[in-house]
Amino acid sequence: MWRHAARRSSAQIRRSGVMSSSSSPAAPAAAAGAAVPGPCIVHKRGTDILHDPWFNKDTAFPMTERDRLGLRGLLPPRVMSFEQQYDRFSESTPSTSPNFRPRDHLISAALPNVACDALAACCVAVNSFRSLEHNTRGEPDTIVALAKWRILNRLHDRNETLYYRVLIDNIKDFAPIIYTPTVGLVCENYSGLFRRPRGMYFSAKDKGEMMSMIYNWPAEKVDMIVVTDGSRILGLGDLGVQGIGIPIGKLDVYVAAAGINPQKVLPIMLDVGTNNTKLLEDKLYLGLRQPRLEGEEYLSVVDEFMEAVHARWPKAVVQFEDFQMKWAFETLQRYRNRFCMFNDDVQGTAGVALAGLLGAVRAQGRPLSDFTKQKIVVVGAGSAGIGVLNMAKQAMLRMPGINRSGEGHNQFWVLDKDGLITKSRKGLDPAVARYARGFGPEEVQDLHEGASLVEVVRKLKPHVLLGLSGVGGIFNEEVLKAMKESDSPRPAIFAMSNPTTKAECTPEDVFKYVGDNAVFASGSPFSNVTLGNGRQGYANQANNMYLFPGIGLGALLSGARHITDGMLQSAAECIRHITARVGAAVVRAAVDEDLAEGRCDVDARDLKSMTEADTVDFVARKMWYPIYSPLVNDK
Ligand SMILES: NC(=O)c1ccc[n+]([C@@H]2O[C@H](COP(=O)([O-])OP(=O)(O)OC[C@H]3O[C@@H](n4cnc5c(N)ncnc54)[C@H](O)[C@@H]3O)[C@@H](O)[C@H]2O)c1
Ligand SMILES: O=C(O)C[C@H](O)C(=O)O
Ligand SMILES: [Mg+2]
Repeated sequence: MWRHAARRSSAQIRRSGVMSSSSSPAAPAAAAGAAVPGPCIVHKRGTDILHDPWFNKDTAFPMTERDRLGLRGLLPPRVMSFEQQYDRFSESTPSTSPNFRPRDHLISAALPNVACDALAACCVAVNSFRSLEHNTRGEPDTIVALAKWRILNRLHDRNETLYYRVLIDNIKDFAPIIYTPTVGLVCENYSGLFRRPRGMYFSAKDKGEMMSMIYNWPAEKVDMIVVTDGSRILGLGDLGVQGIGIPIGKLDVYVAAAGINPQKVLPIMLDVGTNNTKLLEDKLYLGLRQPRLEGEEYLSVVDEFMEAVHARWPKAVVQFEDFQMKWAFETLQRYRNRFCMFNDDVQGTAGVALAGLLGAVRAQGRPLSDFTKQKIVVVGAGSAGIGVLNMAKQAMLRMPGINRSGEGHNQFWVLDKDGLITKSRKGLDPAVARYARGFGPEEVQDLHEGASLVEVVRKLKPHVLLGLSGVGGIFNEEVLKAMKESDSPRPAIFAMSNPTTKAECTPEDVFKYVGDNAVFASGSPFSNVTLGNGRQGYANQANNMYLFPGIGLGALLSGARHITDGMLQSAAECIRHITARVGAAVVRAAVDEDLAEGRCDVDARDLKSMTEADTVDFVARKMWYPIYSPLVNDK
């Protein structure tokens, strides 16, 4: 499902492989719009090329390029093929003895969250994944995962083409490394792991400078930006500047799954301080050592940043990621009609969860219209939980037989850290208050303000239990046994919190306590469970990574002025695990809403005249695929 539906023609690839000479070694080079006349496509020479991860082909530079780009003598003489390099990365035999455990004191000091002994395994000198797996046998999973991340990260820093090919071809194995859950561990340890910069950092100290700073980015064109302020990184809380790992991981998924050209993506950290005292006291911490800005001071930093981005790249799509709830909603309201932006935690998550909720209706063998009769318990009333509720409510209101005003139709029971939310709760955020339960005649379940989760599940017998609480293990044995009594023949349990340690339950516990007929999905990946009767209990993954690449791709290729609920809804409803199709659906929605202005060689009229199949084809053709492009012209 991750492989691209189509690959680009060699002519297209050649065109997009044209580089400007302005990129820095640590950052992908800029892409120029058209072929540069003259003997060489790339303007760099010698070691500047070898140190640029976008141009670098390592040992695969052909002799003509070595001659004409001043590379002769700077590389070993043998010219290897891309395939040989690929095999060398993934397959070569162990070069170290299994007992080889070089201690790297520098790194062990830098990783407060990882036990020292186990740390040595991260530092095993390996030249491939196979040898790493061999050398780290028996080590804890987190240590092996971190070691794999380090190998992949080194390749990312050196040779992006090879990195993305390896990633695309092995996405099932590597997504948990570059993305959730390992990226959480990486963020927790980022200041220690930091070697080379990636992306951009705008801090509270940069006020008044951002408009000029944005021009420090070497690429002429940026299409996709993922930005965080580090205030709510997965379920790990405030990680300050170390949260940059999340935008990097999300954009890797954009390149791998949506075929966005890696030269045109930009991960960004907005460092407005941190309230994490442990980090403030950490001598290695790389961010501003000050408490988070609040109120107008905070907003003025984000405003200036958004203006700067828009001034340089007016067509770029900006994805907000892992902002704490109050800022997630505030910034979404503030910018959604001015810029082409969306909040992935609020809006991307909602689409994936809605797909899961509708899937749970289908699993019961009922028609989709029965969605309106499902009793749904949502645990967690934060940015993700409320985003899911809003989209699920909209979907219910579109179902036949439902009063469009939504009056009197509330199939949701929502809990936060203080238990069941009812109308008697004081000081509720208005976004949450919409879902507070009343005590009118429709409330037959005899529940009360602050009722505990197990009490709610026992009395209500819900069809669905959905967790977005960030509290690991909260769906405990008692809660799951109560779900066994659900009114649904296929009780659905969605443990959507990340990373793995924060999942509300495991699939093992679900199939053990709820039964083999349960439907399970989680935010972080788990393995399927053998049920003992020759059957498998499926551990499905419900993560916004199945949706955000398509949302971004569709918004980008349609040239939409902004991203509407209608576009997000159509993305959610056609989730078929094929990003090209999701992207095409967003393009069509943008056209239908008269918001598509087109881009590059495709204008609004062209988009309008495309059939659905044409649109899928168009999106697929625009997807980047990693192969080495020639760096010099044939003649
Ligand atoms: N699977 C996905 O695609 C996906 C997407 C977005 C967020 N998430 C995960 O969802 C979690 C929450 O994200 P968020 O942005 O909504 O966070 P948030 O901080 O905005 O909200 C957390 C909510 O959980 C509630 N909560 C805390 N302790 C609780 C308890 N003991 N019982 C019941 N509720 C409790 C809080 O009161 C709050 O309402 C995180 O772990 C995040 O990684 C997953
Ligand atoms: O990052 C993820 O894996 C999903 C989601 O955006 C989250 O914040 O947990
Ligand atoms: Mg997120």
